[in-house]
Amino acid sequence: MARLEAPAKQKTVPIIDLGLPEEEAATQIREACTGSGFFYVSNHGVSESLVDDTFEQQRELFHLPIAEKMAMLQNENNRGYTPFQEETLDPVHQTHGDTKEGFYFGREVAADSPESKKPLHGPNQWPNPQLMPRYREVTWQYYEALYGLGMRLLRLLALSLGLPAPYFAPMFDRPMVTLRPLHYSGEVSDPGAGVFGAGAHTDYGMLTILATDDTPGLQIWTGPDLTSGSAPNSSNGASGGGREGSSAGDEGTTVAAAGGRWCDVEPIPGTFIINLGDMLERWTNGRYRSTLHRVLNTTGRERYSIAFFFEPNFEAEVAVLPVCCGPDDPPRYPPTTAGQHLLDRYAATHAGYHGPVKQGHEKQQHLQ
Ligand SMILES: O=C(O)CCC(=O)C(=O)O
Ligand SMILES: [Fe+2]
Repeated sequence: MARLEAPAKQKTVPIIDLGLPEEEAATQIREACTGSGFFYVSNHGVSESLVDDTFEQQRELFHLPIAEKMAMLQNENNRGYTPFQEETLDPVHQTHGDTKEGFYFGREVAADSPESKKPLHGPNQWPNPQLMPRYREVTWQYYEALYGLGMRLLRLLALSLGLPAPYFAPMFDRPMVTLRPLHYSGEVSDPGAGVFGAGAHTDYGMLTILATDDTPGLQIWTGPDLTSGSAPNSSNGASGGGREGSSAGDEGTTVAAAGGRWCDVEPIPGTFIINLGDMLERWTNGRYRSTLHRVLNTTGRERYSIAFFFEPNFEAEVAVLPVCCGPDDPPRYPPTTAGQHLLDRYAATHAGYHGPVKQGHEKQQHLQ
């Protein structure tokens, strides 16, 4: 894929060159994290051929017969297949579930290991190797490459907060990493009628590294912070049940009555899209933003993306960082753990996820 320059309209979502010296990249990251909460990274070191190969494998995976996919249905460890409409990210505005299907893969944890007793940990459900001989190898290579990128981003995030570069690393030595290939159907979204590719939501965790194909659809809310329940569901926000117009209005943005805008985040070949989740917002006492975003199908084309959710160890304590609070700005969130935070969020949005039922962990309690 050819590398492109950023179009002028991408200013709210800057492209950060990871070839820059760390301090310089960290300064830009700080601006992005206190601004729109989204940025692209270029020069990230993940080879384009690996990205292309991985997308090809995901396309084949989604084209397996439905019986093969249903045999891998999402399990209690949050690994496996989620069918079309299984997930409703914005129940207030959606009349049916997201027009997408997906798979969850996580860090491979052997079934007989003590770690597999923890919620959200266990072996992956891989497709039948006779049907997809290269799937596991290619996807795992991609997973490892993105893990490396995630660790680099953690260094930059720490620096951007005035912390030592390795600050977060010890909390990511047994991370809860989730690779989530997604496939959006060709159904055109109709926000007025409650039909979305993915309903408006914020991501739950720390950091998301997103790769998309060349079909647009992702939009971010740039305006006053809103919960998904209060975000306008149409492009102009004033029409109520009116049909969505083109989402690619002037400057790639659509105006909403609530004083904000839905802004397109266009695919830029050779980059990843990075965004921050609720856990980092919590950790930074709201200084870094977990931004509301959604996916609209405006083209009638199918779309593929791969989200990589990079979350700390299950037991990692998520308490407001001392550098992000002070006498005039006390912590706004009580401490929690990374695992508990994620369990709470999954249970709220997945019809098919009923939480952990592992022995000793029946009650979604904090674990030590
Ligand atoms: O597919 C996309 O572009 C975004 C997906 C997303 O926001 C998510 O999976 O959390
Ligand atoms: Fe998301």
